[in-house]
Amino acid sequence: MKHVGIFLSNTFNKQLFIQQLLEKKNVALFGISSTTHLQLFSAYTVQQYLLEEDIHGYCGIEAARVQTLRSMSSGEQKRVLLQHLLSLKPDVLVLDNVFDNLDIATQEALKEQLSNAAGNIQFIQLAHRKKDLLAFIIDRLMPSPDGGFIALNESVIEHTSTEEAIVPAPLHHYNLTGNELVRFTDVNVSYDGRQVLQQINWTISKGEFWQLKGPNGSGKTTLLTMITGDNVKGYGQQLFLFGRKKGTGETVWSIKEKVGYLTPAMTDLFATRHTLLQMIVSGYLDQIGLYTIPSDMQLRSAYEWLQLLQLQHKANLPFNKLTQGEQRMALIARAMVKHPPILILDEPLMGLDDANAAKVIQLINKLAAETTSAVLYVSHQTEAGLQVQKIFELQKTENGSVGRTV
Ligand SMILES: Nc1ncnc2c1ncn2[C@@H]1O[C@H](COP(=O)(O)OP(=O)(O)OP(=O)(O)O)[C@@H](O)[C@H]1O
Repeated sequence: MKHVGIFLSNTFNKQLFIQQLLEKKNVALFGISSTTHLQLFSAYTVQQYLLEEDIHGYCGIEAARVQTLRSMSSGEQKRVLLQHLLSLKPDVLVLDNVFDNLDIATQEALKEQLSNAAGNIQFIQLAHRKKDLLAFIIDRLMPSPDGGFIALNESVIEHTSTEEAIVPAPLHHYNLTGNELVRFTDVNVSYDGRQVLQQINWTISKGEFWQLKGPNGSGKTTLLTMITGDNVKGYGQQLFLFGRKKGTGETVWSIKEKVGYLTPAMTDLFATRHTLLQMIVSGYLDQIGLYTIPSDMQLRSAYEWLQLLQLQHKANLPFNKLTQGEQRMALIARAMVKHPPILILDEPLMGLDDANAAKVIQLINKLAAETTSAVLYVSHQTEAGLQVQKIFELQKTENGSVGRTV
């Protein structure tokens, strides 16, 4: 079997390459012919199956007969899809960022599963992080300047630094008494009679730098939606947000204005004609695009944020023309412009290559150290360079996940 691992930077046009693979164009290098049965495993494939389920009620994956794909956590969705694709026994399975979103235990189980299938199925693995390349794949490539592929050079990582730049000052201050921002006291959550979270006790105070960790399906997203005011399961419980018990007359808006939020899925919301500068300014106005005229002060401040990101020369480019790494940094800045009491970064490194991940880590460390915002970094992955102070870890039990501070 000629397995191939390809390390791609975020500047590479992966969509086009995948399309060519699926259409079996320019694929002789990989030993693929017009009769090859080829399947793709990617975030896009998950979306296709979800769409199928939404339209027809069933997506063809056996596990989704028991629980709908839509109600599974993102990690669970990927796991059952991969299982399903392996069961189809294709000649070639293209794996696009297979380990994004998967916890360590699941990653290990998948590696074993893939390694067991490696005698029967040829894998073409596309990865943005070198550490994700499967050990049993010996042939490792990277794109060459002439449009082909060459052997992977293991040592290249380009790097620019935001260390010297200054974080722009806040334009207004929040009037919050006390030190506590969020407090869960013995909080329980069940879905359809199945307990997901059990007696959660967790306090986030001003200026702290937390990581929220836990295996797939352990309830991280559920906890986040309780902090952002989006989950009705918070009512009637000992959940305190910004000094006020949930369900005592607060508005969702009064919670949301205090939370800066980034999830990689937000990138799609900005696939419009808005420029990078307009996109950053929209963070002041809590809009997805820019439909209100910003003040001069807001514009000046947004420009200072671009200087911090070293993207001032791209201020007037459409947001969707930026590289994935630049888009991610801009989304973090947009979530941060108001210096919210809490900045939530949900899997902020997802899909980024090594060089861009290093830049984003540096930016997050800087924001955590040099602003009064509490930063909540959400991921199962431990990132060596990230200077988190405290970790809240969810562990699954039969009666829902329990949490502890590590
Ligand atoms: N609306 C819902 N209906 C039924 N079950 C749900 C619903 N929302 C979440 N769940 C279940 O609750 C559990 C926790 O899900 P959640 O998305 O909070 O986990 P997670 O830790 O964020 O997972 P991942 O890392 O895979 O994204 C999962 O088992 C999921 O299937």
